[in-house]
Amino acid sequence: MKVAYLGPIGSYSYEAARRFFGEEREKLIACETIDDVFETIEENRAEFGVVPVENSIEGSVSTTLDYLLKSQVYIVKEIVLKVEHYLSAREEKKQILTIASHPQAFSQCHDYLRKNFKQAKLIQVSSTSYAARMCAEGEVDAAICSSFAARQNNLKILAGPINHDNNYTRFFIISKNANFEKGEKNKTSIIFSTYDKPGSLYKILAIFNLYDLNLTKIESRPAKTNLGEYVFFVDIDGFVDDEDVSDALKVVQRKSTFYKLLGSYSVICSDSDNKN
Ligand SMILES: O=C(O)C(=O)C[C@]1(C(=O)O)C=C[C@@H](O)C=C1
Repeated sequence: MKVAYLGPIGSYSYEAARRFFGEEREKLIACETIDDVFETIEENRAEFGVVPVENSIEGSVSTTLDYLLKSQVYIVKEIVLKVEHYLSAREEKKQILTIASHPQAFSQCHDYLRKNFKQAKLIQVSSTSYAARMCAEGEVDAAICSSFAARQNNLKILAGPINHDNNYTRFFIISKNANFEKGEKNKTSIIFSTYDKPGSLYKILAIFNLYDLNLTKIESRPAKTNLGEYVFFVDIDGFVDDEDVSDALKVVQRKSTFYKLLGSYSVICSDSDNKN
């Protein structure tokens, strides 16, 4: 069994993959981008993929949402990780003029960077662990990454955690097979669009209300058809086989202009950071 993730080793996606699928490194395929993770699954080079989808500070990872819309993969599990970022460098005393990291990580450390490194050049790269590698190779003065990635690349930790408090990222495990497994805490994710008429969205939301279903997230994204046309990503509490969920979704599907079931999955929360 192969599992694709946003690499290299030491990214938070790696940590999520490792926690769920175990340490065995031959099993894990490091990809350069989130798009590559999806493609690896689509082309049957891996059975599962691990992608970040939402962060408690910075919000959704739009690449993941957009790929879920266009791709034929399903969400089969959610993992929530506490994310703690560290400012790391090869040497302790060197002046820091350039810092590399993932754009999400920069945003999650926005206040710290404004306060301490207003003049530094922030270099956005594909993952935090890639930033750590770049720093180790002397391409930048510092990286923002996990303590694990810093250690993997023999970097010294200069400060941290430097992120905003309560920094959690949701990851999805995705697969081509709609093998939905019920756990203790379950969610179901769909995408729908509706008519460009007064009350259309309200009428769909009324269906969830009627069946007493709790929406844990709703977000609109451009439908990528015409300006002003949107799709709605909705997560609800409950498993797709639950009577109320299944009945509600049938009605939602009938009343939508577009409908897609993204998956039904259990949620695993992992509170500790990636220090090991
Ligand atoms: O760069 C990484 O380490 C990733 O796994 C990506 C990612 C993201 O895209 O949100 C994952 C978790 C953190 O929120 C920061 C970055």
